[in-house]
Amino acid sequence: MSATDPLALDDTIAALATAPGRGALAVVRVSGPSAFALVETVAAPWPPAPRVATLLTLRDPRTGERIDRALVTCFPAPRSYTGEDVVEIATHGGTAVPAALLAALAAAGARPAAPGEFTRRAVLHGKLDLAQGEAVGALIDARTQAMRRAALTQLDGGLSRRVGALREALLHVEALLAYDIDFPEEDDGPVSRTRVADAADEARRGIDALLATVPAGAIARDGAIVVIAGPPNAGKSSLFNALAGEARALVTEIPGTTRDALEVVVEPAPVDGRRAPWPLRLIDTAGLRDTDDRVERLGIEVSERWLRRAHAVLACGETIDDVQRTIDYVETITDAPVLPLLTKQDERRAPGAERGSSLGARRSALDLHFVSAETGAGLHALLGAAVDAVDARWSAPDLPLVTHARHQHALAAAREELDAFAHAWRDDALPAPVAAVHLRAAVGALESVIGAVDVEDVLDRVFGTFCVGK
Ligand SMILES: Nc1nc2c(c(=O)[nH]1)N(C=O)[C@@H](CNc1ccc(C(=O)N[C@@H](CCC(=O)O)C(=O)O)cc1)CN2
Ligand SMILES: Nc1nc2c(ncn2[C@@H]2O[C@H](COP(=O)(O)OP(=O)(O)OP(=O)(O)O)[C@@H](O)[C@H]2O)c(=O)[nH]1
Ligand SMILES: [Mg+2]
Repeated sequence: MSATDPLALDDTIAALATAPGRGALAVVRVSGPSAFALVETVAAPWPPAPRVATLLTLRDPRTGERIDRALVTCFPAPRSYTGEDVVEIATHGGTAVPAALLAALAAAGARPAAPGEFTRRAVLHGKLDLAQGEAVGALIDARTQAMRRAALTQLDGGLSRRVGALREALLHVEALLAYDIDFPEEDDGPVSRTRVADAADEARRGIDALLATVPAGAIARDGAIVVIAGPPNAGKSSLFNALAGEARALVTEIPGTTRDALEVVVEPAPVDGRRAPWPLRLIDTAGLRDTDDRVERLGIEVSERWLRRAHAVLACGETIDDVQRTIDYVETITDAPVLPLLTKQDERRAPGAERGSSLGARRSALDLHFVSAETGAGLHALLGAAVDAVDARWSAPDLPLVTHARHQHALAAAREELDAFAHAWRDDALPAPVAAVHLRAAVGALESVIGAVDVEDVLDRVFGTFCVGK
């Protein structure tokens, strides 16, 4: 790394590790080759025992003025978060104390750390792989308990192990292929064409399984998108307001009131003491109907866009036929679970047919919910059913969730390369060395997830497994 590199590893970096502002404590972290020498100019008596929090006096070395009394912990390399010498200084909180300390450290030669630079160093020193490094950020950003769990699994190496195993499998296929390229005439030798194809196929299924967790990952990260759909005037906005517990959306008796989509985040109340690990993102949308009104038409297009992203749909209507029409329409747009519900099921409504026994078989076939925005009837059960429907459709219990777009794109790229490989290999469409290029690209895509870039691995395998004696 050159001396002009803004993130040079031979610099010693310092930064506030806790959120800025008023608080009981502030932790300043220092990492790098001169961490101990630098802090020694500020903290006394020096040195404290390694890995023992020790109460020291901090002074500005330029003036000798006392800054604070603080708990200082030294972590000699390599047993530290970054793998370098690290010092953590826990001062009194607020703004003035840590600012004075950081100024003193800067005067002593510490460079202010760039965002994420401590974790970046942890990756560069092999303490974490790339996906684990990203998990640290995701854990800090987690707003839902499901996201906390997903990030922690990723930090523990859950995703990395899966991707690493898939990479290993592909390296094995590469080795088989290398043998085939070297000895193409041995068609029925140790490497049959189907063996290579099957091994590649299995890896492809593994990648598909990970990609299938993307919706669950999105739900963990942002909550489940639950779209309220139905004809104009069905009571969608009233339902939205009732579920939100506040009058967020305009409600009128005029059909076509809602145009833009509105969103509110709802934490469903626990069912049987069980709390949903993610919130619901309720989306109120324009009523669905054929219309010549340009603005209303735009609103319906917005509805359709949300339906495409939906994790579940509340299909509303005042009559069974309306509900059925809504379901039929929604199902042309999304395969997300659809919860049918009859709205306005309260006393103030003129007694209609829909609650009567004439509903018959169709009602039970639909598994209808009966709700009233006016009285709140059925709302609690509806939210519980929405949580269950999302969970049943999207949960991926035994796999680490793919929550980063970067990982999704890399996995999708690997998937495409494997498709291209399978095509070239199975159909004999292209010579083996060309097929091998796709395989290499698939390996590269997987490596970009975890940051593994060791060509030695392939070489070891090619020559280790086959021992071709060249
Ligand atoms: N005070 C403090 N709390 C913290 C952190 C920190 O850096 N400092 N962490 C920062 O994110 C998290 C904990 N993660 C950490 C991970 C590794 C090491 C570490 O020192 N690893 C060494 C030694 C391991 C050992 O002795 O068992 C190593 O890996 O060699 C420290 C914290 C959350 N809490
Ligand atoms: N009695 C009763 N009336 C309701 C209920 N929900 C909605 N309404 C009435 O039905 C009319 C339409 O309600 P909205 O919530 O605006 O209907 P919407 O589906 O959002 O309509 P658009 O935005 O036009 O698509 C209003 O006059 C509401 O007061 C309910 O639960 N009970
Ligand atoms: Mg509305």
